[in-house]
Amino acid sequence: MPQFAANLSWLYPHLPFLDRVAAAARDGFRAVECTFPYDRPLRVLQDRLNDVSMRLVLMNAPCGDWAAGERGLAALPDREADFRAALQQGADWAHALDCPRLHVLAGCPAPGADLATAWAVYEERLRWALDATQGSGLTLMIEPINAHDMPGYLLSEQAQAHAVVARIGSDRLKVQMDLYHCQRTEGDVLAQIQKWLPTGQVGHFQVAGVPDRGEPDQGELPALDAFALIDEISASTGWSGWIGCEYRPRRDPSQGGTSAGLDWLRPYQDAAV
Ligand SMILES: O=C(O)C(=O)CO
Repeated sequence: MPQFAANLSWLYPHLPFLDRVAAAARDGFRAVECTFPYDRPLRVLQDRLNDVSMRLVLMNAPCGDWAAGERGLAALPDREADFRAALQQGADWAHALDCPRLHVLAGCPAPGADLATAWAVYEERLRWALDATQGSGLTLMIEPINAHDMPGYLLSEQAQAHAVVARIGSDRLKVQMDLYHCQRTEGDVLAQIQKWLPTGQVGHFQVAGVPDRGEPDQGELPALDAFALIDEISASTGWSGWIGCEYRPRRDPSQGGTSAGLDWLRPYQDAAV
């Protein structure tokens, strides 16, 4: 049965970030993920997770200056020291929070930048990051992101990410397959799952409806079929990762907010009990 994690950076937007852990627990989630927790007190986040026995299954390493448009540093040639510091901070937080997966964002090369250089730098930095986290048990994740939401982001196609993972050849480097980004960029998401999940290179899924990035049960993404396919392939391959709910709830608090939009999740939760 697919296992779902609530993305605390997207769900429960009307609540303060730290209060979203308990809200996810009340909705029956046993795992969460988040993007950038770094401006909250680490100890408080640890306590909030522990209070409700919640697992943190994925987080992002710092990605540079978000407000200035940065979306990761790994492929930016002139940001080596900043990349290393960001990776180290992410790894330290992941360790403290017992989080097994750290997403390392590639970044958006400057307009006109030499993309061959960006790809080479990206792979070199990922190799460095794997060495730097050797022995930590941490799996590093790379995620193709669609160009509508993140124009100029280096990595947009599943095949590109899988080629990087195959070339580097570490079982601690995996693809974060966001079905929303995949459907928006490449379409035919069921065929994409069928193609890539059996490779053993997918470490995590995320989901949202297409194209509005709302609850996954509405829109053009065949989410329920995708979950069934992930379940079927997991049964034959032993894959046992998580599907992160990284979407923008359509209902505001007066309409029940995030919780009221979780009807699609109930059958999976009931089956897991
Ligand atoms: O935008 C996304 O989909 C991400 O997961 C970035 O962290």
